[in-house]
Amino acid sequence: MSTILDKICERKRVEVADLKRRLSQDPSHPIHAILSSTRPNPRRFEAALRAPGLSVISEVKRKSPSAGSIGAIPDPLALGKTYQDGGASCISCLTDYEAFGGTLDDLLALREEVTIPILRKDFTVDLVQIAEAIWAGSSAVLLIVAVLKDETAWFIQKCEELGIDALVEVHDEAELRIAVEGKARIIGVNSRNLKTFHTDLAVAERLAKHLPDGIVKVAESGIHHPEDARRMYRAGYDAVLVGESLVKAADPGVFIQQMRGMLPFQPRPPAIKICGLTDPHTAAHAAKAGAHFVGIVFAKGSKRFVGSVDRASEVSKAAAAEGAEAWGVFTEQSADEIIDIVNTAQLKGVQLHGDGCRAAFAEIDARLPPTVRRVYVCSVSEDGHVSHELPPAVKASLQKHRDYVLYDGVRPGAGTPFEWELFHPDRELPFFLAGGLAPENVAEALAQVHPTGVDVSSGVEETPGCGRKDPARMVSFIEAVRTAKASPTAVQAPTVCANGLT
Ligand SMILES: O=C(O)c1ccccc1N[C@@H]1O[C@H](COP(=O)(O)O)[C@@H](O)[C@H]1O
Repeated sequence: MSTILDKICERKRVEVADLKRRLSQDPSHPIHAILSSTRPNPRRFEAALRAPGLSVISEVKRKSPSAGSIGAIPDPLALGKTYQDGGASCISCLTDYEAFGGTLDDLLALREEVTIPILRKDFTVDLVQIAEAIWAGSSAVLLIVAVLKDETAWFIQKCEELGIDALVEVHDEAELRIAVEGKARIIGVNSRNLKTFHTDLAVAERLAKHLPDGIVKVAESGIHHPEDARRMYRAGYDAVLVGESLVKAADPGVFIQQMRGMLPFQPRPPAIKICGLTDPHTAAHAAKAGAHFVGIVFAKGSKRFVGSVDRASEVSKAAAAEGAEAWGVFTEQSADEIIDIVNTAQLKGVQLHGDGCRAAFAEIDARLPPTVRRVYVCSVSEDGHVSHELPPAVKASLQKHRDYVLYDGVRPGAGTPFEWELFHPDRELPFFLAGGLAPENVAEALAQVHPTGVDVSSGVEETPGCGRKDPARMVSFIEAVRTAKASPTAVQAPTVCANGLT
């Protein structure tokens, strides 16, 4: 039975025959000269992907067989410029009309003003398409091993001779071998199976281990959230190729920078914070188990007081090494002290408890680096009544893609829950629920409150309030959150899809 890929390739061969017929009637067309000469490859596409950090190939795509309609894109150049200004390394331009709604005119329009390298994304089945891509101004073409099979090496060689980069796409180990043996310099692992359209980032993770050093590694498909892009970076990829999510993003620039790790983003809900970590080993354990955030307490009277800024730096470093962010939990420190601690200990967030810190919010906010999360604590009495509400000026300053409100009991760190049923949080901002959470009750809390994140301290200690975290309870808590039933009314964490948020 023929697959969608087979059908697309059959159609491509018809389109190619038509192109060749048109070219035969136009002997002075520059494509003839391109085909009959060789030129050095400037390797602009490859160089852009080799830049330090994660590169982003941003795609201009109107529709796809798997996603259906994605976006009208009336002005592909405007979108291309938005990508470029937002920090994209390269642009991928679909030129297949039937299945993806793209045309060569899109590429020609992009070439007018976009200066970053452009990939012509199409189903290459013939050399003439590569020559056409060069003529249209692209720096790279896509070669899909599932399409070209044993001819892949020949096409790679031809790209070398014609002077254009080739992104050689694979989906499994056998295709990867063909690409490597064919001397591909840039390999894209497509996490989407082009025959079934099933997408799984685990494919890219698995194949990353077999990608030889020196080859540029690109992860393609299935990047819906900055978290996915960071996952690919951790797996060893130099670049991600992102289409649908970027076309749909209200602010593609924010999304690109979040994927590149230049702007903070919020994890998929429910986010997990474990608070009161005082040693690097336990912080690393919490992060490895899946905590997104760890809290370092700077309240001198607390059993979880970290003791010194040096110690806080060690905890923060250990958490970061395992992919978690460390926040400072402050009660009465001045803005000067907080800024100093944040910079020294490389903290990624400040959690402002206590009247002194909350009153200084405006000054702290003005002086903190823009990448540091502001977490404003609202207190809730045992009957679920919000006793310290979010001041309107604070609400106006908090940024949805970066900051949180945190609802906690009136005695922070006491391990006492409040009445969740009677509690009415402000749902316009992403918020954490804290206060007496534990592995045993967190699923219930999630079901009743639907927070963006949960925060625990006493509930994962050897005995509540002792100040020493129990590694097994931390793991149980994270498991309980992950396996809690998703509720249709749950507050969605702002993702990056509408002004960087939804
Ligand atoms: O944990 C503390 O000692 C502490 C001290 C000062 C401010 C905040 C503190 N902890 C916060 O308490 C909640 C959760 O605590 P629990 O699970 O109810 O024990 C959390 O927000 C911590 O940040």
